[in-house]
Amino acid sequence: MSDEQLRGAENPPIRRLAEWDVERLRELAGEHDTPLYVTDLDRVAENCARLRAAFPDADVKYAVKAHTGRAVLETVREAGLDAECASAGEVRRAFDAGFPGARVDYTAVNPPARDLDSVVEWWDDHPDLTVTVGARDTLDRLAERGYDGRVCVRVNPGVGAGHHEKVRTGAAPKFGVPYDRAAEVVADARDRFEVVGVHAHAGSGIHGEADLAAHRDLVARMGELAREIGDDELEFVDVGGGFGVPYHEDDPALDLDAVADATREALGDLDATLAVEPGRYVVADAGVLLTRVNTVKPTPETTVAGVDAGMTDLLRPAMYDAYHAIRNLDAGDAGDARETGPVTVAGPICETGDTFCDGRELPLPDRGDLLAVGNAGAYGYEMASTYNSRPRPAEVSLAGDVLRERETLAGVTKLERGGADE
Ligand SMILES: Cc1ncc(COP(=O)(O)O)c(C=O)c1O
Ligand SMILES: N[C@@H](CCCC[NH3+])C(=O)O
Repeated sequence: MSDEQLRGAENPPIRRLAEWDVERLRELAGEHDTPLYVTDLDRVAENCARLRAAFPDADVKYAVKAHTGRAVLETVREAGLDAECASAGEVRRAFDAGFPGARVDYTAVNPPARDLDSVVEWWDDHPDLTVTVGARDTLDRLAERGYDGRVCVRVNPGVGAGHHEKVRTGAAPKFGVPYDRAAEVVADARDRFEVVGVHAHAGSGIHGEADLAAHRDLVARMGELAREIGDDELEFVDVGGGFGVPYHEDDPALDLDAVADATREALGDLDATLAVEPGRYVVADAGVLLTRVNTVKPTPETTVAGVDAGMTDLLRPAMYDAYHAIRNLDAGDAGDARETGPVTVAGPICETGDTFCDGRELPLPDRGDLLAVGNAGAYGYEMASTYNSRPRPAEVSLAGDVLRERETLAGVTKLERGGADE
Protein backbone atom coordinates (compact mmCIF):
# COMPACT_ATOMS: atom_id res chain seq x y z
CA MET A 1 0.00 0.00 0.00
CA SER A 2 1.46 3.37 -1.01
CA ASP A 3 1.72 6.37 1.27
CA GLU A 4 -0.78 8.17 -0.98
CA GLN A 5 -3.34 5.41 -0.56
CA LEU A 6 -2.85 5.44 3.17
CA ARG A 7 -3.67 9.12 3.26
CA GLY A 8 -6.67 8.73 0.96
CA ALA A 9 -10.36 8.06 1.50
CA GLU A 10 -9.87 4.43 0.42
CA ASN A 11 -8.31 3.76 3.75
CA PRO A 12 -10.34 5.58 6.39
CA PRO A 13 -8.32 6.68 9.40
CA ILE A 14 -10.30 4.64 11.87
CA ARG A 15 -12.35 1.50 11.64
CA ARG A 16 -15.70 2.08 13.28
CA LEU A 17 -17.47 -0.74 15.08
CA ALA A 18 -20.15 -0.75 12.36
CA GLU A 19 -17.52 -1.74 9.77
CA TRP A 20 -16.59 -5.09 11.33
CA ASP A 21 -17.89 -8.17 9.48
CA VAL A 22 -20.81 -9.29 11.65
CA GLU A 23 -20.95 -12.81 10.21
CA ARG A 24 -17.26 -13.36 10.95
CA LEU A 25 -17.59 -12.11 14.51
CA ARG A 26 -20.58 -14.42 15.06
CA GLU A 27 -18.60 -17.37 13.74
CA LEU A 28 -15.65 -16.63 16.02
CA ALA A 29 -17.89 -16.28 19.08
CA GLY A 30 -19.54 -19.59 18.17
CA GLU A 31 -16.19 -21.36 17.83
CA HIS A 32 -14.32 -19.85 20.78
CA ASP A 33 -17.08 -18.81 23.20
CA THR A 34 -17.28 -15.46 24.97
CA PRO A 35 -15.97 -13.18 26.38
CA LEU A 36 -13.59 -13.06 23.46
CA TYR A 37 -11.18 -10.47 22.16
CA VAL A 38 -10.87 -10.43 18.38
CA THR A 39 -7.79 -8.75 16.92
CA ASP A 40 -7.38 -7.85 13.27
CA LEU A 41 -3.64 -8.08 12.63
CA ASP A 42 -4.02 -6.63 9.13
CA ARG A 43 -5.52 -3.54 10.68
CA VAL A 44 -2.56 -3.29 13.06
CA ALA A 45 -0.23 -3.37 10.05
CA GLU A 46 -2.29 -0.71 8.27
CA ASN A 47 -2.19 1.55 11.30
CA CYS A 48 1.59 1.17 11.50
CA ALA A 49 1.88 2.04 7.81
CA ARG A 50 -0.36 5.06 8.30
CA LEU A 51 1.87 6.31 11.09
CA ARG A 52 4.98 5.81 9.00
CA ALA A 53 3.36 7.70 6.13
CA ALA A 54 2.42 10.62 8.38
CA PHE A 55 5.86 10.71 10.05
CA PRO A 56 8.17 9.62 7.22
CA ASP A 57 11.34 11.11 8.72
CA ALA A 58 10.63 10.19 12.32
CA ASP A 59 11.47 7.21 14.43
CA VAL A 60 8.05 5.70 15.23
CA LYS A 61 8.07 3.49 18.32
CA TYR A 62 5.06 1.43 19.33
CA ALA A 63 4.13 1.83 23.02
CA VAL A 64 3.96 -1.87 23.77
CA LYS A 65 1.76 -1.43 26.87
CA ALA A 66 -1.30 -0.83 24.70
CA HIS A 67 -1.30 -4.46 23.57
CA THR A 68 1.60 -6.78 24.36
CA GLY A 69 0.45 -9.90 22.52
CA ARG A 70 3.17 -11.71 20.59
CA ALA A 71 1.31 -11.62 17.26
CA VAL A 72 0.73 -7.89 17.58
CA LEU A 73 4.39 -7.26 18.43
CA GLU A 74 5.55 -9.36 15.48
CA THR A 75 3.20 -7.48 13.17
CA VAL A 76 4.46 -4.13 14.46
CA ARG A 77 8.09 -5.22 14.07
CA GLU A 78 7.49 -6.38 10.50
CA ALA A 79 5.76 -3.07 9.79
CA GLY A 80 8.97 -1.29 10.75
CA LEU A 81 8.07 0.37 14.06
CA ASP A 82 10.37 0.18 17.08
CA ALA A 83 9.28 -0.89 20.56
CA GLU A 84 8.84 1.43 23.55
CA CYS A 85 8.59 -0.65 26.70
CA ALA A 86 7.46 0.32 30.20
CA SER A 87 8.86 -2.59 32.18
CA ALA A 88 11.34 -5.45 32.05
CA GLY A 89 8.39 -7.69 31.18
CA GLU A 90 7.64 -5.62 28.11
CA VAL A 91 11.32 -5.53 27.12
CA ARG A 92 11.34 -9.34 27.39
CA ARG A 93 8.27 -9.53 25.17
CA ALA A 94 9.87 -7.22 22.60
CA PHE A 95 12.99 -9.41 22.44
CA ASP A 96 10.87 -12.55 22.24
CA ALA A 97 8.99 -11.01 19.31
CA GLY A 98 12.29 -10.49 17.50
CA PHE A 99 13.03 -6.80 18.06
CA PRO A 100 16.80 -6.26 18.15
CA GLY A 101 18.19 -4.13 21.01
CA ALA A 102 18.68 -1.18 18.67
CA ARG A 103 14.90 -1.03 18.22
CA VAL A 104 14.01 -1.28 21.90
CA ASP A 105 13.59 1.61 24.29
CA TYR A 106 12.93 0.87 27.95
CA THR A 107 11.15 3.82 29.56
CA ALA A 108 11.85 3.14 33.20
CA VAL A 109 9.35 4.79 35.60
CA ASN A 110 10.53 4.35 39.22
CA PRO A 111 11.98 1.02 38.08
CA PRO A 112 11.91 -1.80 40.61
CA ALA A 113 15.36 -3.30 41.29
CA ARG A 114 14.42 -6.55 39.61
CA ASP A 115 13.53 -4.71 36.39
CA LEU A 116 16.85 -2.86 36.35
CA ASP A 117 18.76 -6.06 37.11
CA SER A 118 17.09 -7.88 34.24
CA VAL A 119 17.51 -5.12 31.69
CA VAL A 120 21.19 -4.59 32.57
CA GLU A 121 21.70 -8.35 32.25
CA TRP A 122 20.03 -8.39 28.79
CA TRP A 123 22.07 -5.35 27.75
CA ASP A 124 25.09 -7.70 27.42
CA ASP A 125 23.38 -9.36 24.46
CA HIS A 126 21.64 -6.19 23.27
CA PRO A 127 24.22 -3.42 23.73
CA ASP A 128 22.21 -1.02 21.53
CA LEU A 129 19.11 -0.85 23.67
CA THR A 130 18.16 2.52 25.12
CA VAL A 131 17.07 3.20 28.69
CA THR A 132 14.93 6.29 29.19
CA VAL A 133 15.40 7.68 32.66
CA GLY A 134 13.19 10.16 34.52
CA ALA A 135 15.16 10.70 37.73
CA ARG A 136 18.77 11.22 38.73
CA ASP A 137 18.38 8.34 41.15
CA THR A 138 17.69 6.02 38.27
CA LEU A 139 20.93 7.12 36.58
CA ASP A 140 22.80 6.32 39.81
CA ARG A 141 21.09 2.94 40.10
CA LEU A 142 22.04 2.08 36.51
CA ALA A 143 25.66 3.15 37.10
CA GLU A 144 25.79 1.03 40.29
CA ARG A 145 24.93 -1.97 38.14
CA GLY A 146 27.77 -1.25 35.71
CA TYR A 147 25.55 0.14 32.97
CA ASP A 148 27.22 2.80 30.84
CA GLY A 149 25.20 2.38 27.65
CA ARG A 150 22.61 4.43 25.80
CA VAL A 151 20.44 6.70 27.91
CA CYS A 152 17.61 9.06 27.07
CA VAL A 153 16.55 11.64 29.65
CA ARG A 154 12.82 11.92 30.29
CA VAL A 155 11.67 15.43 31.01
CA ASN A 156 8.55 16.56 32.79
CA PRO A 157 7.32 19.19 30.35
CA GLY A 158 4.75 20.63 32.76
CA VAL A 159 2.13 20.17 30.06
CA GLY A 160 -0.46 17.40 30.31
CA ALA A 161 -3.08 16.22 27.83
CA GLY A 162 -5.39 13.26 27.40
CA HIS A 163 -8.85 11.78 27.75
CA HIS A 164 -8.89 11.65 31.58
CA GLU A 165 -6.94 13.23 34.41
CA LYS A 166 -5.52 9.81 35.33
CA VAL A 167 -3.64 9.57 32.04
CA ARG A 168 -2.26 13.12 31.75
CA THR A 169 1.31 12.16 32.55
CA GLY A 170 2.96 15.33 31.27
CA ALA A 171 2.01 17.43 34.26
CA ALA A 172 2.37 14.75 36.97
CA PRO A 173 5.55 15.04 39.11
CA LYS A 174 5.97 11.27 39.02
CA PHE A 175 7.19 11.39 35.41
CA GLY A 176 10.46 12.85 34.23
CA VAL A 177 12.95 15.34 35.62
CA PRO A 178 11.59 18.87 36.01
CA TYR A 179 12.02 20.83 32.77
CA ASP A 180 14.16 23.48 34.49
CA ARG A 181 16.65 20.89 35.70
CA ALA A 182 16.74 18.85 32.52
CA ALA A 183 19.91 20.45 31.08
CA GLU A 184 21.76 19.84 34.35
CA VAL A 185 20.67 16.18 34.48
CA VAL A 186 21.67 15.68 30.85
CA ALA A 187 25.12 17.14 31.64
CA ASP A 188 25.51 14.76 34.59
CA ALA A 189 24.33 11.81 32.47
CA ARG A 190 26.82 12.68 29.72
CA ASP A 191 29.68 12.10 32.19
CA ARG A 192 28.59 8.53 32.78
CA PHE A 193 26.52 7.31 29.83
CA GLU A 194 25.99 7.80 26.13
CA VAL A 195 23.10 10.30 26.09
CA VAL A 196 21.23 9.71 22.85
CA GLY A 197 17.97 11.52 23.36
CA VAL A 198 15.50 13.50 25.40
CA HIS A 199 11.91 12.50 25.91
CA ALA A 200 8.56 13.83 27.11
CA HIS A 201 5.00 12.53 26.91
CA ALA A 202 1.92 14.70 27.42
CA GLY A 203 -0.57 11.92 28.06
CA SER A 204 -2.88 9.47 26.39
CA GLY A 205 -5.87 10.06 24.13
CA ILE A 206 -4.93 13.39 22.55
CA HIS A 207 -8.06 14.39 20.70
CA GLY A 208 -9.47 17.88 20.24
CA GLU A 209 -8.07 21.38 20.14
CA ALA A 210 -7.02 21.77 23.79
CA ASP A 211 -5.05 18.52 23.74
CA LEU A 212 -3.43 19.39 20.43
CA ALA A 213 -2.43 22.79 21.75
CA ALA A 214 -0.82 21.09 24.75
CA HIS A 215 0.97 18.66 22.43
CA ARG A 216 2.33 21.56 20.36
CA ASP A 217 3.51 23.33 23.52
CA LEU A 218 5.29 20.23 24.68
CA VAL A 219 6.97 19.73 21.31
CA ALA A 220 8.10 23.36 21.17
CA ARG A 221 9.56 23.09 24.69
CA MET A 222 11.41 19.93 23.75
CA GLY A 223 12.79 21.60 20.63
CA GLU A 224 14.09 24.47 22.76
CA LEU A 225 15.63 22.10 25.26
CA ALA A 226 17.36 20.10 22.54
CA ARG A 227 18.87 23.24 21.04
CA GLU A 228 20.00 24.37 24.52
CA ILE A 229 21.80 21.12 25.26
CA GLY A 230 23.09 20.64 21.71
CA ASP A 231 20.78 18.89 19.27
CA ASP A 232 23.75 17.90 17.12
CA GLU A 233 24.88 15.65 19.98
CA LEU A 234 21.52 13.88 20.23
CA GLU A 235 20.19 11.13 18.01
CA PHE A 236 16.53 11.88 18.70
CA VAL A 237 14.00 14.05 20.46
CA ASP A 238 11.07 11.90 21.54
CA VAL A 239 7.84 13.86 21.99
CA GLY A 240 5.79 10.91 23.24
CA GLY A 241 2.64 9.28 21.94
CA GLY A 242 -0.96 9.73 22.94
CA PHE A 243 -2.60 10.13 19.51
CA GLY A 244 -6.28 9.58 20.18
CA VAL A 245 -8.94 7.60 18.36
CA PRO A 246 -12.66 8.40 18.29
CA TYR A 247 -14.54 6.29 20.81
CA HIS A 248 -17.96 7.87 20.21
CA GLU A 249 -19.64 6.81 16.98
CA ASP A 250 -19.90 10.43 15.85
CA ASP A 251 -16.50 11.71 17.03
CA PRO A 252 -14.31 12.84 14.16
CA ALA A 253 -11.09 10.92 13.61
CA LEU A 254 -7.82 12.62 14.42
CA ASP A 255 -6.22 14.19 11.36
CA LEU A 256 -2.89 12.45 11.77
CA ASP A 257 -1.24 14.30 8.91
CA ALA A 258 -2.19 17.62 10.46
CA VAL A 259 -0.84 16.46 13.83
CA ALA A 260 2.40 15.39 12.15
CA ASP A 261 2.73 18.74 10.36
CA ALA A 262 2.03 20.66 13.58
CA THR A 263 4.58 18.52 15.41
CA ARG A 264 7.33 19.23 12.90
CA GLU A 265 6.50 22.92 12.87
CA ALA A 266 6.53 23.19 16.67
CA LEU A 267 9.81 21.31 16.91
CA GLY A 268 11.59 23.61 14.48
CA ASP A 269 14.89 22.81 12.79
CA LEU A 270 16.92 20.17 14.57
CA ASP A 271 19.85 17.94 13.75
CA ALA A 272 18.33 15.24 15.93
CA THR A 273 15.56 12.98 14.57
CA LEU A 274 11.98 13.39 15.76
CA ALA A 275 10.64 10.33 17.60
CA VAL A 276 7.02 9.54 18.51
CA GLU A 277 5.67 6.60 20.48
CA PRO A 278 1.97 5.92 19.91
CA GLY A 279 0.25 2.90 21.43
CA ARG A 280 -3.51 3.32 21.20
CA TYR A 281 -3.41 4.53 17.60
CA VAL A 282 -1.80 1.28 16.49
CA VAL A 283 -4.20 -1.18 18.09
CA ALA A 284 -7.43 0.42 19.36
CA ASP A 285 -9.58 -0.02 16.26
CA ALA A 286 -7.97 -3.38 15.51
CA GLY A 287 -9.78 -5.04 18.42
CA VAL A 288 -13.33 -5.78 19.57
CA LEU A 289 -14.55 -7.54 22.67
CA LEU A 290 -17.41 -10.00 22.10
CA THR A 291 -19.72 -10.75 24.99
CA ARG A 292 -23.05 -12.53 25.31
CA VAL A 293 -26.18 -11.42 27.13
CA ASN A 294 -27.03 -13.87 29.88
CA THR A 295 -29.68 -11.98 31.88
CA VAL A 296 -32.27 -9.43 30.76
CA LYS A 297 -33.94 -7.36 33.44
CA PRO A 298 -36.39 -4.57 32.66
CA THR A 299 -36.44 -1.84 35.33
CA PRO A 300 -38.37 1.44 35.32
CA GLU A 301 -35.34 3.43 34.15
CA THR A 302 -33.42 1.03 31.95
CA THR A 303 -33.23 -2.52 30.66
CA VAL A 304 -30.27 -4.24 32.24
CA ALA A 305 -28.42 -6.54 29.85
CA GLY A 306 -26.26 -8.74 32.08
CA VAL A 307 -23.32 -9.94 29.99
CA ASP A 308 -20.50 -12.44 30.48
CA ALA A 309 -17.71 -9.83 30.22
CA GLY A 310 -17.02 -7.34 32.94
CA MET A 311 -14.58 -4.77 34.22
CA THR A 312 -12.13 -7.62 34.72
CA ASP A 313 -12.04 -8.06 30.93
CA LEU A 314 -12.25 -4.40 29.89
CA LEU A 315 -11.50 -1.97 32.70
CA ARG A 316 -11.63 1.35 30.85
CA PRO A 317 -15.31 2.20 31.42
CA ALA A 318 -15.01 1.51 35.17
CA MET A 319 -11.64 3.22 35.57
CA TYR A 320 -12.03 6.28 33.35
CA ASP A 321 -15.78 6.39 32.63
CA ALA A 322 -14.58 5.67 29.12
CA TYR A 323 -17.17 5.43 26.36
CA HIS A 324 -16.94 2.40 24.06
CA ALA A 325 -19.34 1.88 21.15
CA ILE A 326 -21.54 -1.21 21.64
CA ARG A 327 -23.34 -3.04 18.86
CA ASN A 328 -25.87 -5.82 19.29
CA LEU A 329 -24.90 -8.26 16.55
CA ASP A 330 -28.27 -10.03 16.74
CA ALA A 331 -30.53 -6.99 16.59
CA GLY A 332 -31.18 -3.74 14.83
CA ASP A 333 -29.14 -3.15 11.69
CA ALA A 334 -27.10 -6.30 12.36
CA GLY A 335 -30.02 -8.71 13.09
CA ASP A 336 -33.74 -8.77 13.98
CA ALA A 337 -35.84 -5.66 13.91
CA ARG A 338 -36.16 -4.60 17.55
CA GLU A 339 -37.45 -1.66 19.48
CA THR A 340 -34.75 0.45 21.05
CA GLY A 341 -34.68 1.85 24.56
CA PRO A 342 -32.30 2.77 27.35
CA VAL A 343 -30.03 -0.22 27.99
CA THR A 344 -27.45 -0.75 30.73
CA VAL A 345 -24.85 -3.34 29.78
CA ALA A 346 -23.59 -4.75 33.07
CA GLY A 347 -20.91 -7.32 33.89
CA PRO A 348 -20.88 -10.07 36.51
CA ILE A 349 -18.62 -8.28 39.04
CA CYS A 350 -19.95 -7.10 42.40
CA GLU A 351 -19.13 -3.43 41.75
CA THR A 352 -21.55 -0.70 40.75
CA GLY A 353 -18.97 0.55 38.27
CA ASP A 354 -19.01 -2.76 36.42
CA THR A 355 -21.04 -1.53 33.46
CA PHE A 356 -20.05 -0.89 29.86
CA CYS A 357 -22.80 1.69 29.41
CA ASP A 358 -25.65 3.07 31.49
CA GLY A 359 -29.02 3.76 29.93
CA ARG A 360 -27.66 4.00 26.39
CA GLU A 361 -30.21 3.91 23.53
CA LEU A 362 -29.71 0.44 22.03
CA PRO A 363 -31.93 -2.34 20.61
CA LEU A 364 -33.72 -3.98 23.53
CA PRO A 365 -31.68 -7.09 24.31
CA ASP A 366 -32.74 -10.73 24.34
CA ARG A 367 -31.01 -13.41 26.32
CA GLY A 368 -28.29 -14.98 24.13
CA ASP A 369 -27.64 -11.84 22.05
CA LEU A 370 -24.05 -11.29 21.02
CA LEU A 371 -22.69 -7.80 21.71
CA ALA A 372 -19.52 -6.28 20.30
CA VAL A 373 -17.63 -3.59 22.18
CA GLY A 374 -15.56 -1.38 19.89
CA ASN A 375 -12.04 0.03 20.12
CA ALA A 376 -11.10 -2.69 22.57
CA GLY A 377 -7.69 -3.38 21.03
CA ALA A 378 -5.83 -0.83 23.17
CA TYR A 379 -5.59 -1.20 26.95
CA GLY A 380 -8.25 -3.93 26.79
CA TYR A 381 -6.75 -7.34 27.49
CA GLU A 382 -3.72 -5.53 28.91
CA MET A 383 -5.66 -4.23 31.87
CA ALA A 384 -7.64 -7.43 32.46
CA SER A 385 -7.50 -8.94 35.93
CA THR A 386 -8.75 -11.95 37.82
CA TYR A 387 -10.72 -9.93 40.40
CA ASN A 388 -13.69 -11.93 41.70
CA SER A 389 -11.60 -14.96 40.64
CA ARG A 390 -12.66 -14.47 37.06
CA PRO A 391 -10.44 -16.18 34.50
CA ARG A 392 -9.16 -13.79 31.83
CA PRO A 393 -10.80 -14.02 28.40
CA ALA A 394 -9.42 -15.60 25.24
CA GLU A 395 -8.11 -13.67 22.25
CA VAL A 396 -8.25 -14.76 18.62
CA SER A 397 -7.13 -13.11 15.42
CA LEU A 398 -9.80 -12.16 12.89
CA ALA A 399 -8.28 -14.92 10.74
CA GLY A 400 -9.17 -17.42 13.48
CA ASP A 401 -5.85 -18.17 15.21
CA VAL A 402 -5.92 -18.42 18.98
CA LEU A 403 -3.60 -15.67 20.23
CA ARG A 404 -4.25 -16.14 23.95
CA GLU A 405 -6.00 -19.13 25.44
CA ARG A 406 -8.92 -18.55 27.74
CA GLU A 407 -7.66 -18.73 31.32
CA THR A 408 -9.10 -21.63 33.29
CA LEU A 409 -10.44 -21.63 36.85
CA ALA A 410 -7.45 -23.79 37.77
CA GLY A 411 -5.21 -21.14 36.22
CA VAL A 412 -6.64 -18.51 38.54
CA THR A 413 -5.55 -20.34 41.70
CA LYS A 414 -2.41 -22.10 40.53
CA LEU A 415 0.03 -19.62 42.11
CA GLU A 416 -1.30 -19.94 45.64
CA ARG A 417 -0.54 -22.45 48.35
CA GLY A 418 -3.04 -25.26 48.02
CA GLY A 419 -4.13 -23.88 44.67
CA ALA A 420 -4.94 -25.95 41.65
CA ASP A 421 -2.13 -27.70 39.88
CA GLU A 422 -3.03 -27.55 36.19
C1 LIG B 1 5.78 7.16 28.09
C2 LIG B 1 4.59 6.80 27.26
N1 LIG B 1 4.76 6.70 25.94
C3 LIG B 1 3.74 6.36 25.13
C4 LIG B 1 2.47 6.12 25.63
C5 LIG B 1 1.42 5.74 24.67
O1 LIG B 1 0.25 6.42 24.77
P1 LIG B 1 -0.90 6.15 23.75
O2 LIG B 1 -1.29 4.73 23.85
O3 LIG B 1 -1.99 7.04 24.20
O4 LIG B 1 -0.39 6.50 22.41
C6 LIG B 1 2.25 6.23 27.01
C7 LIG B 1 0.92 6.10 27.60
O5 LIG B 1 0.28 7.10 27.86
C8 LIG B 1 3.34 6.58 27.84
O6 LIG B 1 3.20 6.66 29.16
N1 LIG C 1 -4.64 2.87 30.23
C1 LIG C 1 -5.01 4.14 29.63
C2 LIG C 1 -3.90 4.76 28.87
C3 LIG C 1 -2.71 5.03 29.73
C4 LIG C 1 -1.47 4.87 28.98
C5 LIG C 1 -0.28 4.71 29.83
N2 LIG C 1 0.51 5.90 30.02
C6 LIG C 1 -6.26 4.01 28.82
O1 LIG C 1 -6.82 2.96 28.75
O2 LIG C 1 -6.74 4.95 28.27
